[in-house]
Amino acid sequence: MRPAWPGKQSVTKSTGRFITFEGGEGVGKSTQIHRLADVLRRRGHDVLVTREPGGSPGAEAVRHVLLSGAAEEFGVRMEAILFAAARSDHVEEVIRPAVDQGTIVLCDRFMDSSRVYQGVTGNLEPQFIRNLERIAIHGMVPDLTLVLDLPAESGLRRAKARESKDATPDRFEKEELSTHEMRREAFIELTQKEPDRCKLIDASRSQDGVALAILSAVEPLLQQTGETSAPAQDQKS
Ligand SMILES: Nc1ncnc2c1ncn2[C@@H]1O[C@H](COP(=O)(O)OP(=O)(O)OP(=O)(O)O)[C@@H](O)[C@H]1O
Ligand SMILES: Cc1cn([C@H]2C[C@H](O)[C@@H](COP(=O)(O)O)O2)c(=O)[nH]c1=O
Repeated sequence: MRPAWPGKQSVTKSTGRFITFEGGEGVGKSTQIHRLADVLRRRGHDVLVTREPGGSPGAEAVRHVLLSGAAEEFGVRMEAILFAAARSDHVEEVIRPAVDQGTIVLCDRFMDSSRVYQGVTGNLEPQFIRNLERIAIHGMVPDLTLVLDLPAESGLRRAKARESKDATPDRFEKEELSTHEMRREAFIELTQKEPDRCKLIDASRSQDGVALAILSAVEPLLQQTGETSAPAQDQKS
């Protein structure tokens, strides 16, 4: 875990790692998280796969409220606060304890989704988003954030093909293509602003190609603890 404000608070020493996956709808986050988890487990790591909103019993309850659209009528600020409440519970109940025990935590979406969905396309003031983020993550900044990048139209097509015929798009999926494109741009901008933490991954390639790019981005983080790199056969899962 990185310190949220270097120099302003003490750094907790831990052998665990916290890696988040971000990006628009259907870019392949969930597919790639499970592939990376398999590779890391084969190398002997303890790995926990989790997601947001959700990941703890309390946060999963809030997930339903958010994705069903039940909170939409109360406005974007209300939704942002609910995402933050769910995040706080998830961090304190699941993520921090696991990282402290030496686990590699892989999380499908985290604080950057709030910056983009509620901040940029929800038009909430940056200071409001920053304040919520500070309270929710309480210093639990990801060591690495992999931003999977794909034209919004392709991602939505993939997501649609994945779902059953009768499934209806959730609260956020149902929005305009232009909104999804704006989110894509916002994620790209975010990686440019925080290049040490965030790596942009071209998600238009085959699943194997994306998995290899992700592994290359993750390896330096593992090597920081002196761990060995993968044998060649590990790179396909
Ligand atoms: N590189 C790829 N090329 C083509 N199809 C892919 C690729 N990666 C994933 N898919 C397929 O696209 C669909 C969406 O992938 P996935 O569920 O992993 O995306 P996601 O980013 O987690 O989606 P969401 O944001 O909706 O949760 C799945 O059917 C998956 O099999
Ligand atoms: C964490 C988080 C998520 N969202 C949105 C983004 C997606 O549309 C959904 C989650 O669905 P998924 O299929 O599990 O990716 O929630 C958001 O708007 N703000 C957030 O902080």
